[in-house]
Amino acid sequence: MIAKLTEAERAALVDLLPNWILAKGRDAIERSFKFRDFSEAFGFMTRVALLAEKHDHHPEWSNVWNRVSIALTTHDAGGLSERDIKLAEAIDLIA
Ligand SMILES: C[C@H](O)[C@H](O)[C@H]1CNC2=NC(N)=NC(=O)C2=N1
Repeated sequence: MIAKLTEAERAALVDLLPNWILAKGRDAIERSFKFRDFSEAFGFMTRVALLAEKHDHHPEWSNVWNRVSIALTTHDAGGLSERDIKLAEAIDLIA
């Protein structure tokens, strides 16, 4: 079982991950991306997929042509955990 984020860790998220927002109605963080076209969007998704495998942590996401929406939450914890922060930081580096 993975520990959920503490209140202090949660409060630090705004500064730690300024590009991500807390989801409404569930314990997750979200970020949306817009690319020039589908090819760029899917190329990004491919890189994120490889990252996710490396982290053994996987996004909930959707793609519509040049847009990609990502939600991160830890199913094994029933909410946000350190794993979501780590993956979000890694995604930010390749975005
Ligand atoms: C067995 C495997 O390590 C687990 O199922 C991993 C895989 N990827 C995961 N991804 C996410 N988002 N949450 C999890 O709890 C999770 N668990």
